[in-house]
Amino acid sequence: MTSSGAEGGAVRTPRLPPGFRVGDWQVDAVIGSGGWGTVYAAHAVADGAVVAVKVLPTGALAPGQRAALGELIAREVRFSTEADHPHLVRTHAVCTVDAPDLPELDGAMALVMDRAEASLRQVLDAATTGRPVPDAVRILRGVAAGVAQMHGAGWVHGDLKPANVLLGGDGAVWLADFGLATELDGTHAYVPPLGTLDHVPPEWWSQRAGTNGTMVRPTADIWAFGVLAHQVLTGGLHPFPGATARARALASQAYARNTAPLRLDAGIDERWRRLIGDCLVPDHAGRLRHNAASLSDRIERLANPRRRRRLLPVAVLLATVPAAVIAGAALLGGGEEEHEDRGRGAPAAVTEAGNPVAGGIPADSDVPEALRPIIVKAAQRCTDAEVTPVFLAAMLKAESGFDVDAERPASEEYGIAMWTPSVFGAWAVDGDGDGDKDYRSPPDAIATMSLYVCWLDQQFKKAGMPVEDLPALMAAGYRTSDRTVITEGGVPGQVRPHVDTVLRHLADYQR
Ligand SMILES: Nc1ncnc2c1ncn2[C@@H]1O[C@H](COP(=O)(O)OP(=O)(O)OP(=O)(O)O)[C@@H](O)[C@H]1O
Repeated sequence: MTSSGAEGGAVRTPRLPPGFRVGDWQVDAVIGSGGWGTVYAAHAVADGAVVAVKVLPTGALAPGQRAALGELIAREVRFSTEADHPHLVRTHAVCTVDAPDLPELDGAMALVMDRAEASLRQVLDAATTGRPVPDAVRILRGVAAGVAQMHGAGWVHGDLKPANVLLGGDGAVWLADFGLATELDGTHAYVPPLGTLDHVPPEWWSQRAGTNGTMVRPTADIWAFGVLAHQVLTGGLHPFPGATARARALASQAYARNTAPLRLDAGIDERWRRLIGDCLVPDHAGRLRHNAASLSDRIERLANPRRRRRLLPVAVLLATVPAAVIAGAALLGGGEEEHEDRGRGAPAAVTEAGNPVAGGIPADSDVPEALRPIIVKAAQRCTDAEVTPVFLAAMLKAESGFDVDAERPASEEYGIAMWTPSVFGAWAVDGDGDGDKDYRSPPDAIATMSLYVCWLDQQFKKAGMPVEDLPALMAAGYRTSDRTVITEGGVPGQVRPHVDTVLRHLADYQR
């Protein structure tokens, strides 16, 4: 949760005993407590899957606090269930604690989440001052990608800070604590005037809260990212001097008034200093020149300076490898065949509610019955009109002939959507909600395909490519890359036969 609870009157949280059952989960040890409640390590009773359970008691709160907590939980749950992205922590379920013998906890809300090993705050606390924390660049890539996803989906985090960045055991980097996350209404959103002093932009101090609260714009997250990046690259040093958060805030305001220069730590690499400086442009309007997607892209290039030279020949050589192979490898940052494309744009907007699905799958088509609801649900993840069930069906037929066991080991493509495992890992969506993401599972593979072609679709639209060509361009992009398609100004010759096959199937399903 946020520091808001502490500021609004900390709750002395009673504890659930180890072994206590909350819904389908059993709590173990306490991980830590925040302003509003306590986080427990826990596991699923059915299969032992590890999770974290955040228990938020409401009983001891004054009515006003209870309403505020209810609002924060509603935001957190709404965002967390709508978002589905490798860099945003997921809330799997919300339960009510049933504990008649523990009156203070009876009726508390419990959020069941992915479990992290540590927060970035803990890592910074243990870091050597003046040196980057271990895996600094990977952490910053993950944070930037998470913020880009949020902004692309029309949300502002509003409380980005090291305590709200969680690190998983397998190298996962998740943004957490969406209590302040608010949906954008036009260009800004309103959240209660809470936030965290060390990471709020200078303009925050001069804003007057209306009845809706304080205006928060995506550029506030950009500022916060600049502060956080400086901390990560220096083992915790804040970019503005001062022994207390208030002193540092005053220093940031002096800088914004142009009465003090920005003095970033001299030990930070020049390119990173420029990036942090861009995040810390003193006014909202100036900061607008940079957005989370473009920063994320710059970070990808900083992390992989040799990518640009290596990729294109590889992309051409691997014309039969889905674009996702290349693009996703770039996101993961580990492969030789890394690519500059991924991370440039905000990932596709994803919503469970989604737009009405355009175009039904004809009852007499060859799309297997069992796959139809899965395909329809996957298409709903994309808010862009071009990603329809019939388009996904045509793609799947061309990729694998609907064969869930399809494989081309030579090019490392497997399953119904022909995902390359390492790439799938970067984009993966848990399509069936079973707690894991498996490229051989049709719901996971198809949901992930939908997310990826949705992102391609958005890149082609941004590049001003003809709307009527978008299905062909998405099919081409899936097999090459968005950059290749944009550079060629259309479908590259080497994937023309494949694209024609997709279009033929699409026409069949649309007849
Ligand atoms: N999903 C999670 N997995 C593992 N640890 C977590 C998880 N969520 C929170 N924690 C840890 O639990 C502790 C309490 O977290 P919580 O979000 O309740 O409060 P906070 O963010 O530390 O404080 P506040 O809400 O006052 O800002 C923190 O140490 C946090 O790192």
